[in-house]
Amino acid sequence: MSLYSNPTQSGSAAIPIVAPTSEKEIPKNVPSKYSTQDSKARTCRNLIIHGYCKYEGKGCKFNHDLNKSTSPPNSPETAKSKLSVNSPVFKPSTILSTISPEVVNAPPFIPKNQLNVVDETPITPPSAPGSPQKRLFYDSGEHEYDADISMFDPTIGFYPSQPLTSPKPFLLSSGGVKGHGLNALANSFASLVLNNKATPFSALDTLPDTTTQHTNNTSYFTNSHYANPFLYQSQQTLIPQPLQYHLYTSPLPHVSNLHPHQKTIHAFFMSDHLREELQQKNEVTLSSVNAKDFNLPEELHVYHSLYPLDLRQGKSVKIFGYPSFTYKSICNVDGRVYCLRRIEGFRLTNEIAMSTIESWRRIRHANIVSIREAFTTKAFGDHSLVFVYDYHPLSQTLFDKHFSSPIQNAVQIQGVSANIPETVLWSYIVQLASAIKTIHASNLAARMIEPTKILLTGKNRIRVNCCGIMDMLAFDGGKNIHYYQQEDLLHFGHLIISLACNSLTSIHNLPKSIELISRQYSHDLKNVILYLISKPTPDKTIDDVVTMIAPKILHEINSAHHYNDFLESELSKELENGRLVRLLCKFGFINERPEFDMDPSWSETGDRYLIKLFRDYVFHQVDEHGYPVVDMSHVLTCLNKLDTGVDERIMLMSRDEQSCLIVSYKEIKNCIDSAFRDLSRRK
Ligand SMILES: Nc1ncnc2c1ncn2[C@@H]1O[C@H](COP(=O)(O)OP(=O)(O)OP(=O)(O)O)[C@@H](O)[C@H]1O
Repeated sequence: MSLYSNPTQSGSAAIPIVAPTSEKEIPKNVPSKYSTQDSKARTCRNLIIHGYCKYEGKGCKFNHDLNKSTSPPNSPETAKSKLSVNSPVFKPSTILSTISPEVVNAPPFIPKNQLNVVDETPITPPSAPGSPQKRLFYDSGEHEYDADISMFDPTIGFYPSQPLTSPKPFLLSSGGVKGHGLNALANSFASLVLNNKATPFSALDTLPDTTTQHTNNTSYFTNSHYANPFLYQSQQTLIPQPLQYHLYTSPLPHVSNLHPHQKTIHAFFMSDHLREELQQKNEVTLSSVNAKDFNLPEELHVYHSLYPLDLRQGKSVKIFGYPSFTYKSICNVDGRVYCLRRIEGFRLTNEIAMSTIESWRRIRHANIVSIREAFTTKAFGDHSLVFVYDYHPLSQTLFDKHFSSPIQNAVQIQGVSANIPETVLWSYIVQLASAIKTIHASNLAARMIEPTKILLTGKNRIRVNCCGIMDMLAFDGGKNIHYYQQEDLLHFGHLIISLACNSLTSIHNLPKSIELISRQYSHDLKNVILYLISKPTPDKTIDDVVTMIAPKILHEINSAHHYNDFLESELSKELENGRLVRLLCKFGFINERPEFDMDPSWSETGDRYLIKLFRDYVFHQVDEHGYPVVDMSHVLTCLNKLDTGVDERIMLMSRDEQSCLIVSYKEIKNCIDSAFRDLSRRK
């Protein structure tokens, strides 16, 4: 006895198989193919899915008038017409009746936890014929989906609000299978037998979850009307709402083995990661608050739009001896954004102290936050001293980065080692040594080498912050500069120990900390630290440190150059885009200006007609089937050639295809330039 049979009376492209209750009850004259009348009675699925059918009036046999729909898609009548297979040997159980042959071979697609949910679902009797899930598989092969809806775009993802689409491969009787529905069905069952030789059909009673699973799976690919509520529930809990930045980032296309001459679209633009970072920095730079809400002055000297950067409660006076506050603000002289640091309650008694800022202003170093000016103010209702520094958006202090994260706390509590990699430590050492060397060479002292006053402004990129403040707050006319310089070296050493041991308290037990460092890091690193924390002597200088770390400096220079190369190449990509945007703007200005419609000198003949045809050539090409050609590389190639005005000739064709022109890019470029000049001259 064969497990399936070819119903000879059926010439159908796709034969639905639905639970015959018994051999005797097999309907005898059920047409396996919908008659034209049936088709007319059935509402077109394109209408249901998309709200319109592009084949309406062009041969689609289904009903397009919703009001006229005599039997709704799920009505028993409609369902009845689907019960069409004549299979005398097929005795499926009630559960089997809901299983499509494709179900058994369906690829596992569903997340585990969703399967769990499904597993726990009690076996339900088969849903009414024509229920959504069934219709999904048993749909007539006559009914073709639009090509565009059968594509699954992985970049879109599925969110409850989005209509889900239905790809052809999951439909037994989709266009590709049309005419082979029966064979496909038969093959499916054949493979079912092969794969489950020892499994009698009754054993399929134990497969309800497969059935449900599959219906759920395929729900991913069905339209939203037929979506399984289970899926949606778990979708809602599983898939987080997209981040705002998903608008700017896109995954790489699923393409491997590109030919050498092929490029992905990403190759033309700045990397997503860099773009997102810059985007975030811009966003932070432009953020603002209502000054009144934060009890801030509307204007402060030449600065306005104050925005508090330090929202931490409880101001520490440990560093400066006074509470300090940090604000982002905009300067109304140059329109730039600056960082203001206010020292609260400080009354400047010695005017000469202000002159120390001059020496600091002259220092320009990549690892020092530059100071612009300092002034006193009563705008906050007290005597405050304000220092103005360059603003570095999205910066973090070394304290925030390495000593305040929950991971770091957990590490401290559990005593687990989560060391900063040695390369990062060397990078910090080299940058700090470079900053301190410049400061000491200017006969100044940083007096600020501590984790909360070193900013991390990029990946491993640090800058000494708050320079010059202590020189004003504890003004001594530079008498103790050598002492402070020695202190800088000592604090430098302490900072590296804290970072290496992952603990700020490690400097209180130096022998143990050094032992730990010697176990975890190289000998060279330990030697530098030992030198930095050695007893101050007149011979102990930053120059010695620089000599000691010379090989690491070379490495740092190399890394910096590499990164510079990377940034430069990213920049060059956007440079091209800027050039092309200018060209596109010119196009936009010139083409189809309504106000010149009646103006013969601006008519769409001659030069301007050429431009219009070129626009069609670049953007509006269609393939042999009349489908739009959306080829970005064609656009970029054309625009680049146009911009450089190459001699290459192209053939432009009128829209009615009655005339064509052969012109060079150079000629088109001249036309565009002259048209744009004309436009600019017109008043
Ligand atoms: N020049 C700057 N540009 C951009 N952001 C800055 C600048 N200086 C400081 N910040 C930011 O302002 C915030 C507060 O800085 P601050 O120096 O007050 O740190 P803190 O850890 O709060 O120290 P304290 O306890 O002394 O107040 C930090 O998150 C820091 O990233």
